[in-house]
Amino acid sequence: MARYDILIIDSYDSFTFNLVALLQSLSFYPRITVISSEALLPSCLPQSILPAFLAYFDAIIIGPGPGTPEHQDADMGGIPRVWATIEQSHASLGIPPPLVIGVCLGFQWMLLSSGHRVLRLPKPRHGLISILDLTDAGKSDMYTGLADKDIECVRYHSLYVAFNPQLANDIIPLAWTRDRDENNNKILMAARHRVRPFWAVQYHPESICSQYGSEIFENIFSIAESHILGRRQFITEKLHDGLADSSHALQAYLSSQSHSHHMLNDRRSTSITDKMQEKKRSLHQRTIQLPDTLDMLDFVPNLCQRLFTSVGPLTLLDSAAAPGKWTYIGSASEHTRNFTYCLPDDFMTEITGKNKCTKTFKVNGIKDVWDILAQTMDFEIDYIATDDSNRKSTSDYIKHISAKDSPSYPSFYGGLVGYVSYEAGVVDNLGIGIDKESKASVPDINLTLYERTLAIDLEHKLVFLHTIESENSFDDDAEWMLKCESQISLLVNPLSEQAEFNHDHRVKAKKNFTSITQPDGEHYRAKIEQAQEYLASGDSYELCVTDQTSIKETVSPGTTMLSDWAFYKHMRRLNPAPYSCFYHTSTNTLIGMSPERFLSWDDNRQTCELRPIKGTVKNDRHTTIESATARLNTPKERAENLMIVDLIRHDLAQFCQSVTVTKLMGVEVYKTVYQLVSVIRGTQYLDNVSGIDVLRGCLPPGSMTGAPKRRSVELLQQLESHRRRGVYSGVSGYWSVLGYGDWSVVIRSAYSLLNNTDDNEREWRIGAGGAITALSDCDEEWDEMKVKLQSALQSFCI
Ligand SMILES: C=C(O[C@@H]1C=C(C(=O)O)C=C[C@H]1O)C(=O)O
Ligand SMILES: NC(=O)CC[C@H](N)C(=O)O
Repeated sequence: MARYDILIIDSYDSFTFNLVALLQSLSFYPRITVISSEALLPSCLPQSILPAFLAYFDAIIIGPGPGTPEHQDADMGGIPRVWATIEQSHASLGIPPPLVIGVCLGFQWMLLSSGHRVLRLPKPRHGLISILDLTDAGKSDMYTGLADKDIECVRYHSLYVAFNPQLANDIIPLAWTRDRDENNNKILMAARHRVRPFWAVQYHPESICSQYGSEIFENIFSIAESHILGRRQFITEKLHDGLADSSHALQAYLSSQSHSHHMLNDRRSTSITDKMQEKKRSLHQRTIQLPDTLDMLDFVPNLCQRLFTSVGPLTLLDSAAAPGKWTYIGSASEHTRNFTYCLPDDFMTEITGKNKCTKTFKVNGIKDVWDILAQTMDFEIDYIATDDSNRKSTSDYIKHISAKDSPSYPSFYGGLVGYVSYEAGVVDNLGIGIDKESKASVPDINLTLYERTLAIDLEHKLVFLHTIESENSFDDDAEWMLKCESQISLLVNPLSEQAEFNHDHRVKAKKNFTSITQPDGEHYRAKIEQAQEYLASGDSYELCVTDQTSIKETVSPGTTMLSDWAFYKHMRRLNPAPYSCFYHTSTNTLIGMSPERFLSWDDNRQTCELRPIKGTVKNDRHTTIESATARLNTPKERAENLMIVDLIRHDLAQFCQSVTVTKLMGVEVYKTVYQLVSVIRGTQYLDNVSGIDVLRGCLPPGSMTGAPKRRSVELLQQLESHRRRGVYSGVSGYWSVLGYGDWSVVIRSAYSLLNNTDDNEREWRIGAGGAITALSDCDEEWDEMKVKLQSALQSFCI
């Protein structure tokens, strides 16, 4: 087959890159361009060049999307215009139409255009699997070679085509659902035009749980091959001159900035990876073996206390429960730089060292903030000096630690640690504005550059001390290492008289919580009902609805660090989580107890991994792993998870050539809940991509939005009255030197707000929520939200 050029029209960021990945796997390696349906509107793509633009492509795929084909501008963007231009070019210039394949919304649009009606299904079907009932025509058409298969297909639709056989018979049904709806009707799942090269499917062949997607596309392209080649010849021979004028304009358009802005292919930011002013620094490492008998769960907080009093403020990323294996501590020095940014400010703030030397940077939006942060990481580690004063070049060290049989090594060696709010992702990545009136109650970006760190291997009971050498820091660093070593030896050596030294008296400060405002049941149920209306109208497939609890605390100025630390230890005991964390800055504190990894990466191997959790069952004394598995193994829970898996595959496919699902819906046990967890892995980064680009590009986390992401986030803003989620639903973690990163989703966590007014009172927030689908039950969802809320709120009853 020839090398085809395919245009994929994306409607509102809707699983499009899963279609791209599927098409790229086809035997004829098509060249693919993705454009958003909005970028096909006349304001972006002038009518004068549209025919030449369309002539450029052999095939056009009208992708899935939220909304209805009847809302032309709001939901379809420039698709009706493309359709009309194809018809006109055919009628007036005789240009044969390109191959057009409609998927879901595209299917509905094409059949609506043929006169069939589009109606609401009695019950939406989102993330649910059906088996296809192929027609005889289908068996010798796009389903050639699949006649004897029970083809499973994933459906994401609220609307359906009420196929009318009485209409002019230009549409040939190729597949129906095997099951019937409440009105005993089969639903049309695939069709083609009798004479034109138009095919369409109501289901999602690109979903991870749909079967034979590539066979079906291969079949369509093979049936349409002679048409495509004939059209190409017609365009080159007969119309070359006719289109020549507009071809120049098209070239100008293709190379223009505004165009590339609208092309989803180009939405990656690369400036962040540009090494602007490469500086060389070295990394110093020392390892300490702990005794076999040491209780690691106690060791970590005890060590933090000792370090805090001997070497100063710190940040803890704590694996307090399986499957976490590493705990990391960032230790602040005179030179440690903390960066904060609050949307929509036009400046960001840097605070350095204990003396809190403050600097501000003028920024024009959040992209500038990321660029400034990227510059702080703009140095190269040229060698690593290990215990025995051995020096290894960084590449040799990475080769060594990446070797299959090498014992485990940490991935955090220093770098940026902190959190990024939900709204930061919404504004930066989805281009959705936030209510300017609502002030940030917590910084939207809060990251600290740590150059002295500890990495604790909980399994092998090893501590790694790391310092990143900077000008003149060497002596101080050596002293810091010695202090850490001596504190560790005091802790692990119970005979030492110093071990008697007890810091607990300093950190037993009791909290004084004065009031709690929790979500209101009626209000929450009303939000679920409204969410289900959005699902029924086809505007979303899943919406992660959330609410916030506010707790007031009376504080004695100057003691918050100690009392927050004591509080963290209390929370950690009640609800140990693999992604626990403790951040304390002069403005606010985050105490995280998240079970959910968002994203980890290894730039050296060009791999990254996301682990969305979706599907929750309470872990109480009546529930066993068997009963929880049975309850999680239902179409409802699996659909919830599947939709997010497909969403994340779409997010990740914009950065990686290969995206695979290495675990689909495994059941994991946590202290208070059982969860359904999937693992999606991306390998072979696209050009200029590094882990931090993947992080930025995949925010906010799909498990906290629902699908498709962009429209769902807009709807959630309305449902949640434009109240900011803040750090809840955002991410916390690190961007490490040596090319690693690991970030969790901020859930089951509490954070204190920026304190502007009263020095004696401050407010804590805990967010909680859950994914709402068409199958959700209001009462069950309300209960599930309370279980999640309780996992953090229980600690406030001290
Ligand atoms: C929204 C929360 O959790 C999210 C929703 C889940 C669900 O709906 O099952 C599970 C994990 C998280 O992705 C929360 O904990 O507040
Ligand atoms: N996946 C889709 O394209 C959905 C189409 C339409 N919004 C529906 O819900 O039916």
